[in-house]
Amino acid sequence: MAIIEVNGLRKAYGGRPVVDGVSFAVEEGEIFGILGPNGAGKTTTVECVEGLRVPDGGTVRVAGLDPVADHERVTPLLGAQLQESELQAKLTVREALELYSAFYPRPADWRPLAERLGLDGVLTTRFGKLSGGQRQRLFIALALIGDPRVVVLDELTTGLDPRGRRDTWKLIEDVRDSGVTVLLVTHFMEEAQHLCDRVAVIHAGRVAALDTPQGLIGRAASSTVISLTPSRPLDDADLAALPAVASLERKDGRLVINGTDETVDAVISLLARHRVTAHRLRVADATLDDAFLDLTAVLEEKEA
Ligand SMILES: Nc1ncnc2c1ncn2[C@@H]1O[C@H](COP(=O)(O)OP(=O)(O)OP(=O)(O)O)[C@@H](O)[C@H]1O
Repeated sequence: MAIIEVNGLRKAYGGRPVVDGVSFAVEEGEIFGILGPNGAGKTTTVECVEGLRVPDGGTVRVAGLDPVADHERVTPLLGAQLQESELQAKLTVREALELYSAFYPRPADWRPLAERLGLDGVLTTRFGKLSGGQRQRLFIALALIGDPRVVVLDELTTGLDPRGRRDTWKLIEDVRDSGVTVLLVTHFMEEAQHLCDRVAVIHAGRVAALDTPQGLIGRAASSTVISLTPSRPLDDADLAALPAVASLERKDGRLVINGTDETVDAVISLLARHRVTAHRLRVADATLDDAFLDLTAVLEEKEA
């Protein structure tokens, strides 16, 4: 069942459309990612889902309710991550948890929540003194304090070190495993690839692609990266004849070919045919990063 439904959403600022007919549906219990370059309209889209912005056109439903017209009924269902500026530096973690509990008719008990998020050791610490990772954990706790069915997280791990980012991913997975649907805006492809069940790529206010991370990678022109150092140089004409090659680079005697599974088969037969040995042969799936760059390059080419 779709818990979030966005249909033909439109929003303009000063006559300039920034969200221009966005549609997607988020199933209950999934982690749904919204990706896109800077200024693509991601935050505006999720702010419409949160009822913080009034759409100019289209419809948004959260559990069947309109987040603007039914704001009071949607608020307890939807937890949103705060922006840093919304918490005072002098507030302690305990005070923040107590304060935000008071906003909801049926809040979750903040003590086990704080424990689950590893905040029990910093309850008396002021917000201004928390590390980046501790702040993010507090924001997740505050987003969950109303015991919501959906949580919206916008660039949650920006500014965290790799360890902090991975710890936060684990927390988000725990949140999903506890039955909460997660709508996640992110710039980090690795994060989307690791966490999201499905992603919508937004480009210039429209949904440019909507698929599983693996599906997006599979659709990219270069879904596989082959690298090898041949025992003797391969002929340019043979390399040019390889099928489905998206790019080919030579560096210090090493060949890096972006292509598909078909390219891999052809490279192997080429090597066999010419009795060339491949040293340090590596075949890797392309990443969501590669697929995203591919997709946005195609879109920008079309626009130009
Ligand atoms: N309140 C506003 N008034 C005018 N323009 C705005 C307003 N909010 C956002 N914009 C503009 O709308 C466009 C889309 O902004 P939005 O924040 O939705 O994009 P985004 O995809 O979240 O970008 P980013 O990745 O940089 O956060 C941008 O060009 C932004 O400058």
